[in-house]
Amino acid sequence: MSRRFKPGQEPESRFRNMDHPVWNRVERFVDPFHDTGRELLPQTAWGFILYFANQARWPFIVLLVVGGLVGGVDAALYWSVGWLIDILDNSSPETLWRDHWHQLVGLAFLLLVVRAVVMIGAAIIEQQVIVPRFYTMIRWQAFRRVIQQPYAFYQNDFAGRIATKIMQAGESTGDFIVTSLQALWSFLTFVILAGTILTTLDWRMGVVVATWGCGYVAIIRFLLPRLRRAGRENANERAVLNGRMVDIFTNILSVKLFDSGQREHGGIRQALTNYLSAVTHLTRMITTVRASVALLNGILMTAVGTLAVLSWMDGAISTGSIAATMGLIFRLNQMSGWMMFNINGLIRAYSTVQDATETISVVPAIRDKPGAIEMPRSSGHIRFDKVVFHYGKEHGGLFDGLDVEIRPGEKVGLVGPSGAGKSTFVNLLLRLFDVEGGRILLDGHDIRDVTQASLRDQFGVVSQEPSLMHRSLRDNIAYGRPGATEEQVIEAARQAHAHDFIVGVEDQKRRRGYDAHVGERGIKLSGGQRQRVAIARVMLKDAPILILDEATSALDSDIEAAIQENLQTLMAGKTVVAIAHRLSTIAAMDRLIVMENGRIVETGTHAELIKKQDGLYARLWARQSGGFIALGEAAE
Ligand SMILES: Nc1ncnc2c1ncn2[C@@H]1O[C@H](COP(=O)(O)OP(=O)(O)OP(=O)(O)O)[C@@H](O)[C@H]1O
Repeated sequence: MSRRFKPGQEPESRFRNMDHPVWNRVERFVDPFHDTGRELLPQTAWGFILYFANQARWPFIVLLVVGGLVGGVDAALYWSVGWLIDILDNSSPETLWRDHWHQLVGLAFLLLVVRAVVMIGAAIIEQQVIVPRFYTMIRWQAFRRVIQQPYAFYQNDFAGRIATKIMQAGESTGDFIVTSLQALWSFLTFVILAGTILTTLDWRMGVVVATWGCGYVAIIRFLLPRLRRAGRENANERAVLNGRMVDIFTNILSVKLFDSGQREHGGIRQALTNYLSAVTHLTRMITTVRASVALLNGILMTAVGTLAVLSWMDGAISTGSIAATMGLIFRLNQMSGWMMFNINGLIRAYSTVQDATETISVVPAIRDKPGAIEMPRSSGHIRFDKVVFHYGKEHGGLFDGLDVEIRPGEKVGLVGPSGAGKSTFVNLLLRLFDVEGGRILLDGHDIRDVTQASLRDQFGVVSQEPSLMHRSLRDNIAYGRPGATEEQVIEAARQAHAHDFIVGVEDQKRRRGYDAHVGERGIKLSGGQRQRVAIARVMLKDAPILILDEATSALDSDIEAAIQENLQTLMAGKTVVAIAHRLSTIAAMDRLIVMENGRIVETGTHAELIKKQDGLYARLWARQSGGFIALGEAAE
């Protein structure tokens, strides 16, 4: 797991001080930020549920005991109604208290104390321990696994969908365990006790209850797999619908510019229709189950009622026993209906956990090797050794045995038409994807032999469209160096020519300057401002290798010229890989590598390449400089 997190450090709540001597005592049983450190979470729903239940063993054992007691107390209360009727029948007001005071006190104790303790115990475990802390523990552990997934994982899924899965995993795992231990278990205890009481009154009633039990189990066993499938379909369609909406709202500008409003309606309508079918399928199954239980319970109540009256007519049972029998049976009827609701909830929770594990418990395609070393600060010596990479495709390869060497401190420009493989080159170097053949060496280390975190510590990257986080400008810049001082942040912003505009920024909540928040992905800043903040962040990081992917493309010429000066300072002594379509920005590099369709077609300095009149670079240069820079002037 991440080397920077120290387990057991519970951050302070921003919400309010939650310290309270009594609540704290019961709530401390589960540490919400506990983590086992296991690399991969279980991939089946059962495995996942048991894995987490085991981490909060004690509260669940208490809940198991409490759940059993709830069923026991319930059965005892209904049984005591019959008992009370019988002793009232056989006593006079004068002798009642004298002969039965201890039993009456016992009944009052059951009602007043035992029942209350059991109910309060169940509420505390569920509401104080499971809901807040157990849910949080699962979400925390799930988040830590998901964030380790490589870049490609996020390219293949919706961000909103991934976040939803993490939230649901906590809630559904907790709900599944609580419902099993509380509702299902207390129901089973009640059924067993009620069956035993009725059997002792008349064995035939025991047979009826046992037959009813078989019918109930058969309904569940027959319909359970179907309900489970329907529940899963439902969760999937719901996630797709949610993901589609998040995708639309995330790309709202494209939607506004390209769609008059109707096209997205079509997609959402389709997703809603699919979701509706899934919900309808599920609700039909639920209605079938409820109808079956209603019929079965009708038979149970009629049969047991008839047997009880017949036994009474034979003088085998008392009036009180009839009252207890009917009470228990009516309660059983009521509970079994309520149980269907809970079983439905259990199935839904199970399906949701299963669905969530398919996102959360995926084996990361890129992992640190066991024993991967921490890369020390690099000298910046990069080597691509016969690198093969096709984005997993069998045909239409990109790199097929690419050999490149970049010496420490060398400043290299990557040039080539769109789709040549420049960004892919950089992505492989950063190990956002793993090579499919050959190897990439950094200071002689295969980059797969060092930890990903220590590898990426070596790079400062400014990309074409830097995305900022919806945090303060200070936090965004300091992201380059955790723990940076205010002075260091401001100095970096000055060097990136960002300070002057930052002091004038104010957000909707009236936070100003470095405290102002920048909106999701930095949307409230202009492209050039965003790029300057990203450059400040990299200046602060001060990594030994710089990757500049169209780093100054969004800047106007004045700002660009000013920043170029500071970039020179930043680049001093560092290895630099710069990608630019505007060739003028990289013409001064030590060496240019010209790529086309994943192959290196030319390499040399600007002056050398420009001389090859029929070369790709010379042609690209001529085309660009034709517009605004005279060929001769630039070639100097
Ligand atoms: N995630 C991906 N999955 C599959 N193919 C990809 C992926 N990213 C890029 N490609 C393909 O790889 C090839 C090289 O793309 P790359 O982005 O490296 O080119 P580039 O030279 O950086 O282009 P540009 O100058 O337009 O940014 C292209 O054909 C592209 O379609």
